[in-house]
Amino acid sequence: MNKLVIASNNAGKLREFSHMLQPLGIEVVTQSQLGITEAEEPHVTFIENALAKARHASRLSGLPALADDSGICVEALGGAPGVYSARYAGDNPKSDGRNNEKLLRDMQGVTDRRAHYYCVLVLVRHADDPQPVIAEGEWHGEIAHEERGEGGFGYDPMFWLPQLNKMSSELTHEEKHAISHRGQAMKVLLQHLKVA
Ligand SMILES: O=c1nc[nH]c2c1ncn2[C@H]1C[C@H](O)[C@@H](COP(=O)(O)OP(=O)(O)OP(=O)(O)O)O1
Ligand SMILES: [Mg+2]
Repeated sequence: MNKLVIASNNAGKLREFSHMLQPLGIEVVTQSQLGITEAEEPHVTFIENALAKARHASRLSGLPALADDSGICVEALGGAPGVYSARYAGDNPKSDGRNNEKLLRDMQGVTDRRAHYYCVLVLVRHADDPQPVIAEGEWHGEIAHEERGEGGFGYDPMFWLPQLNKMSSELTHEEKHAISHRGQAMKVLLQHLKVA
């Protein structure tokens, strides 16, 4: 497998994937470069949505496809926004800024700030691959009281890492990949594929 399509339209994820995959000599194209539209994400679990995205991109491209379904799960909110992280403040249009504002509002006066990012990666070699490669990662931190930092994407300006005394938006790409939910999942995926 030397070429694959990334089944995502999220610019932040695409940047992280190109950083992670380019050094391995795997040629990647994005689904939008191939004119493939976004798949529906109707499911209540990350894994089902990731499989749907990977199958969709693989079916329409004829290439192996890698999908990522991820989100932030806040303990005090019973795991919300979770699977619905991308559309927490509505999906017309999806907006990281409005999602972050809503999360800050919903966390007003809440003292238990614990949260974790979750990521599942699914790689299908073809659309009906009966043995998709699946890898997960989790990254624990806290929801900050205000936004800060310019790096990363999504909820990173409010994901506080007490051990590092930093927001995830204040990490370099390399620092984030070494510990993030996506970085951990990618490490496991590559072990399965025996390319790293
Ligand atoms: O490292 C991260 N740093 C910050 N935020 C993150 C991260 N990882 C996931 N997230 C947030 C972004 C989005 O609100 C949701 C993913 O939603 P998710 O449906 O998987 O992605 P998406 O709709 O943005 O793009 P796509 O489905 O085309 O891959 O979790
Ligand atoms: Mg999505």
